Amino acid sequence: AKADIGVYGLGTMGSALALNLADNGFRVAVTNREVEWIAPFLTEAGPLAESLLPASTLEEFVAALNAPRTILFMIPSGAPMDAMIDMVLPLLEDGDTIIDGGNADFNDTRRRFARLAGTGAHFVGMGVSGGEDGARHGPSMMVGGSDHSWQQLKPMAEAIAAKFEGSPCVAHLGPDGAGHFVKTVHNGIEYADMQMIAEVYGILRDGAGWEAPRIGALFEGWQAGKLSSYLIEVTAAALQTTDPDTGLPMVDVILDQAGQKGTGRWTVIEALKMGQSANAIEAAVGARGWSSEKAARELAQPILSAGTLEATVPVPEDLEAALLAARILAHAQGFRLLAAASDEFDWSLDLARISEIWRAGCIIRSALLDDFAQALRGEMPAGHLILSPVIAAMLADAIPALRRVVVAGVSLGVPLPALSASLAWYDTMRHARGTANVIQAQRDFFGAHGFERVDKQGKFHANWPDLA
Ligand SMILES: O=C(O)[C@H](O)[C@@H](O)[C@H](O)[C@H](O)COP(=O)(O)O
Repeated sequence: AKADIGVYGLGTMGSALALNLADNGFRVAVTNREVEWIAPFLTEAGPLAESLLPASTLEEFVAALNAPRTILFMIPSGAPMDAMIDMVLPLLEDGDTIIDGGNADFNDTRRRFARLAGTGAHFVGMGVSGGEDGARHGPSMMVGGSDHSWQQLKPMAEAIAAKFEGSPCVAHLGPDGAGHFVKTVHNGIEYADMQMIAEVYGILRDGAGWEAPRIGALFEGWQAGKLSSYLIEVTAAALQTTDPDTGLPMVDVILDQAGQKGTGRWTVIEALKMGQSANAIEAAVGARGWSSEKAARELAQPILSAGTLEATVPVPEDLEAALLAARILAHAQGFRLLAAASDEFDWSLDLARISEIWRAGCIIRSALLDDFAQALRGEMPAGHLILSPVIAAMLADAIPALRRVVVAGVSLGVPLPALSASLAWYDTMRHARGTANVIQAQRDFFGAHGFERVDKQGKFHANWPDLA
């Protein structure tokens, strides 16, 4: 019998998804650029190998599939995907669908979707979140493509997806790049969340002198509360892990230089293009950049005076509430971006549905996402999640703690770029009368850029004094 779906690319995510599909009763054709990867993969598959149809050429791979064909590519994003489309397109027939399941730039996905439009074949951009374990046992998936492709893909995607109270964490979110854009913003929020957790760790390590295992135990305790989430869970476990070589806490032997593959950066770039600022996410991307300057920081430490002030380290309850407030604000910025992009690209994104499919399987899965889903279906003044009654009330409870933590961090000289950025956004939104009037005055003063007045319609210039 032919295969229900093909998986091209047997790297970490591709091989895990292929096994997940086979586990759910689908026949899966598999192939890889380096064909020598196929045999070890089949061995590793054990009894599931019965549902796997190995192919050593692209032609053989395509021919092994039931029509209309569904082909999932799990390959590096960018040029390799364009090269792959060039090779596979001539082998496809009307109604066939090719899916890019990598972390692609949604601009590329929109271009590829348009390229295949009218060829009879369909292109899908699908964001897959959850890492290797998620891919193997239930990821969260964000699909962008045609209704035709979704109908073809839906039964398989829903079967392998993570489930939240029985509901599959996968949805068809819109056409062309909608799926990959939503995944990119997911990653932007992931960056902010990871950074904020690291900042709380920094306050306890550098402010209170706590050892990693003690901080890990505290975080583990937070799993019982509103911060319950995958990222708190993995951080608590990581902080309590010992390095077998040295006997030291594992995190104490890890170099403090964070890598990044681009999705966080893309989130920030797209936000700025749309005149938005997701500053909590920007701060997280920026902090990864700063972390790469290890040598400069080592030089700077003895040179730059601390200039710290008297302050007490916040109590654990305040740190928990502060992280909750900042997490809400970072997510709210992410949903703001999704709403802006939905308008910009005419995607009609269902923000509540997005929050729902992020409740399980993905890296940012947390107890809060169910609250957000309900709030996003309810009253949301100005389309702002933070103004929905439930979320505004949660913030009202937690913001004082965030203030105390930011004040303490600033006083103690502990860097809190993401926690403080989120608070700055909150305070900016709270001011009906902001300070951009002075920006407008400066712009008009030095560049005659003009301004609007609070009391009359139209564009105006002022007769600024001559400084000469
Ligand atoms: O949702 C996920 O499963 C992860 O986000 C996944 O996509 C990957 O781990 C990121 O690409 C890491 O991104 P950085 O390497 O940029 O941290």
